Amino acid sequence: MPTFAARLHQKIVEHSPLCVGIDPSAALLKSCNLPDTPDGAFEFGKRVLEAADYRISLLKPQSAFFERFGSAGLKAVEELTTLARRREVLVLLDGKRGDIDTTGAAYAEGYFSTTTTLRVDAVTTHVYLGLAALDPFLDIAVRAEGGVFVVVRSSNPEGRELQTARMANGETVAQNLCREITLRNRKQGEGLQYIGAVVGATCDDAAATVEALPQSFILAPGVGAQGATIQDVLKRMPSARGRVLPNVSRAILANGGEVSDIRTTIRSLQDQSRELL
Ligand SMILES: O=c1ccn([C@@H]2O[C@H](COP(=O)(O)O)[C@@H](O)[C@H]2O)c(=O)[nH]1
Repeated sequence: MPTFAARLHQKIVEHSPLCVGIDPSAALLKSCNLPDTPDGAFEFGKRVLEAADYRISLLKPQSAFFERFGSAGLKAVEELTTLARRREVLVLLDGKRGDIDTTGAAYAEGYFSTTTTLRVDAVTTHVYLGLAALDPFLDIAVRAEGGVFVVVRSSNPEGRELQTARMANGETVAQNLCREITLRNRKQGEGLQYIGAVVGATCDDAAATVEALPQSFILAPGVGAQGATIQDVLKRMPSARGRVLPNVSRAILANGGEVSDIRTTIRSLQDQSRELL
């Protein structure tokens, strides 16, 4: 199998860099006339995939909106993931995992082992327990040709204070993460590698952050419901052309929740996001 970076690069060129988020909250399902059940959550994801004719570079189901139903919700996200991957759509599960080394490895097996029922292409992680604690997770992901997106600068305003706090060596936490991520990516070779980063489209300090991550894909949430635009991504992350993926979740319903409405919205967002190539 080609590496995650190679697969994602090819999809971006083919379909645009737009990452489509699947966040089936009760409110969102209601606005699509779907039941607030695991089946409703699956049907919503399927509707979005069909509206896009499966022509998207990355699908990002938010695990929390499936997990809220318990085991039936997990089954629903598994079925959605299987459907998407069968149709060659790459899946990034937004689970923001992160724990001590042994537990991190167990999480990674759940997404990247050959026997798991929830095999995905990439997962989001956080590093509050330290990036080094994430290494076993990273090793399992790279061996399986999977990707990992580490939260570096989140799109929510509450994240700023913690992520820009100074460490003993004078670096901010975010700068330290960029350096450590780049060290690990460089070990894999030249060019884009498997450790990506989450940098919010809302962050006014995004330019320097993405410059310090030259070998990472950048997932940029915050477009739409959180107030940023795809033009903001272009303005705030000029050095990330060709490797930044704006994410839109709630706002894919901006024109309504029927298949034809979602199709119109996704096509328009994909057109706009091609400016980022
Ligand atoms: O910094 C972050 C990291 C992740 N997210 C997730 O992305 C989507 C955004 O949803 P919108 O409806 O497009 O606002 C959601 O699943 C978040 O958990 C983020 O927003 N910011």
